[in-house]
Amino acid sequence: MSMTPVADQLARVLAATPVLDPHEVPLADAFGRRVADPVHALVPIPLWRNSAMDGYAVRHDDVAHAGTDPVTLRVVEDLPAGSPLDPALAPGECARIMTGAVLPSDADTIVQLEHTDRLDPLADVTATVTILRSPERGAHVREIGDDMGVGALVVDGGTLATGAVLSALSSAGHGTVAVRRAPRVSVIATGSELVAPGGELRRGQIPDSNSLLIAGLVRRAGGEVLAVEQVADEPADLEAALARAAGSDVVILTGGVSAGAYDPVKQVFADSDDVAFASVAMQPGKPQAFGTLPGGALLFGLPGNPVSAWVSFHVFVRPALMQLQGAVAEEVRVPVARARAATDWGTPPGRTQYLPARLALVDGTLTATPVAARGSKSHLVGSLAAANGYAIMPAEVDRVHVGDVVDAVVIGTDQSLTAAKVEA
Ligand SMILES: Nc1nc2c(c(=O)[nH]1)N[C@H]1C(S)=C(S)[C@@H](COP(=O)(O)OP(=O)(O)OC[C@H]3O[C@@H](n4cnc5c(N)ncnc54)[C@H](O)[C@@H]3O)O[C@H]1N2
Ligand code: MOO
Repeated sequence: MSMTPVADQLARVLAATPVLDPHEVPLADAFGRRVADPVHALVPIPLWRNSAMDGYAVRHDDVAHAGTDPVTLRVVEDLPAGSPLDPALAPGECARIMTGAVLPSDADTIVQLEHTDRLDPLADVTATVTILRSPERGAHVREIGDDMGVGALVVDGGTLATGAVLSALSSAGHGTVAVRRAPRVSVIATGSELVAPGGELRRGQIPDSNSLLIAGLVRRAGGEVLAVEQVADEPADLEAALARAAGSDVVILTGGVSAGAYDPVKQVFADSDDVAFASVAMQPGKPQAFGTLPGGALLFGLPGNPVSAWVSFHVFVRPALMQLQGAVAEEVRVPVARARAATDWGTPPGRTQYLPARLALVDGTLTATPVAARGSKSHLVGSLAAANGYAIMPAEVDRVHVGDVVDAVVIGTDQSLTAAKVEA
């Protein structure tokens, strides 16, 4: 049987993956969601012509020579931030003003209080102030729309609503925003050998690690984990678990997709027109099932080997979760970086290798070290904890040598890697 190229399998997944409908939520409830559509400013930023300093709002003509010839002005008003007042200023008059307060229409310049004889910021306003330095005309004045005018694009559709994004939207006059909800995901680990973590293990049994693995990866990708279940290698048990997963946008199975006599995923979906099994030209992660369930949920059947499940999640499931959320294209298909191999390693013949790796900056260059000392094997789950990315080796390469430049994908936002040199 010929193997399916990774790109073809991913294209199949993304072609079947919709974008979830948007809904309007208060900004405070939008954190972590994707903004559905481009959002434009309803008001300018800044909204008012306001002061950048605590000090005095003056007419520049009055203070143009204050540096050599200090000038005393009458203080006719006191303007804290939020004050609605617009006092008229005649020549020789000024207003005390705090940072953020709107400038009087007659003022064009701010003198910070350090450049006056009224140095005590907590003192009551006085009848006069002496200006000791001559500021430039317009000093410390924040003009309306300095940052953005009405109608300017604040954020594009697909943007992740971070604190900075929500603060920009609020400043641009919005109280709500249309976002796409978190995809609802059910995780079902198949395998009669599985025991809940920490449970007693008789001969042949192993702790279920995939449930935690996949649930954690789903959450990190912005998904909401509805349920996590372990089921034995019994088709009827899997059918029942699938029925309980109704209402999910995505159902992720692990195990039971290869050639084994007891592989329940194979058995349940053998005659399905909506779920297809593929042998993908990758290592690990060769056996894959993908399709849709009767309710419309996407179904991923990932191989049970933990490293295979981890790789399969990053290569196929994460892009789908990103697309459901309406993420921008670069987040659906993550950018590939270039890294230098920090050591030699072997790669399998005929399949693209996805090697869990520790990516690090060494003298400004991104380097990749396999996390498993024994090389790439799909059961090496312990060392997976150290991976912050993976290296991708084309099928035709059979050995990587220290110093070779390889493709690498950084997982998440590892701040320690952001200064990487671009490799040739
Ligand atoms: N005759 C063949 N055998 C296998 C083939 C093949 O082509 N022909 N492919 C191999 C490859 S490649 C992979 S990958 C695995 C995939 O197997 P399954 O998806 O059917 O997974 P299982 O057989 O159920 O389990 C594989 C392995 O992973 C362990 N496992 C399963 N679930 C969990 C879990 N929740 N937590 C921790 N560990 C888990 C399981 O005990 C097995 O060791 O098939 C190869 N075989
Ligand atoms: O394709 Mo499997 O995932 O190599 O072990």
